[in-house]
Amino acid sequence: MKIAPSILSADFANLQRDIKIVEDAGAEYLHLDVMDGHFVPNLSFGVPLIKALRPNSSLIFDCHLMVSRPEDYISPLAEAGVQIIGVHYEATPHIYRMVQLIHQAGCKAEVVLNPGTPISVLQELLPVVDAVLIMTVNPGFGGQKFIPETLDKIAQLATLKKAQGLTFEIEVDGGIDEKTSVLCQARGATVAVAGSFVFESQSPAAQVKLLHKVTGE
Ligand SMILES: O=C(CO)[C@@H](O)[C@H](O)COP(=O)(O)O
Repeated sequence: MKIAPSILSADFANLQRDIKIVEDAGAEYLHLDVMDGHFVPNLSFGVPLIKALRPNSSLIFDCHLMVSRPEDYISPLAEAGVQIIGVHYEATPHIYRMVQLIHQAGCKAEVVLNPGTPISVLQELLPVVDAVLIMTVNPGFGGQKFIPETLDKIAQLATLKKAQGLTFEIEVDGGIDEKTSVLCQARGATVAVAGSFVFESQSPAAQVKLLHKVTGE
């Protein structure tokens, strides 16, 4: 699997150092959780911080928007150098338009589903998205326990992807460790986001390498 460390659990006083550690360890993406304190009951960071981090890393910047007005963030994030923008299905009545706006801004479009939202809502979107992010915890906080019922959703999505001959990434996010990553990969997930498992450890580099090892890359 591709590994996407989430800086939500990194040391905010030493972000540049922590990012370099996971980059040198072979991570493919850097996962950036933007929260507005409205769509989710937590605040994290916004575009200025992402813009400041961009020149110091070659990682693919993968931004997960947990905000109520995603349309306000798309152009600024693209201008800040983000390559993948994820918008929650639950955050907007205009998810198809969000995908179009993300593509118009020159980025890859990812649709994100909360644990309680069924895969069926993606039917019309699958041919146009570059990635689907299945939340394996409720969005808003790091360090939560993986919800095992989400495994069936990953398998359902992978079945649709195969049946339709599509190539979008299936990303999983929340409670990912050396065991849950393998369970998700077995159902068809291709990208693993990991926050506390990576950064709240003695060696974030070793944790990235372990996730790669157990998921066969
Ligand atoms: O989107 C989120 C939380 O809403 C995540 O990206 C977290 O940052 C994952 O944290 P862990 O569950 O891996 O600690």
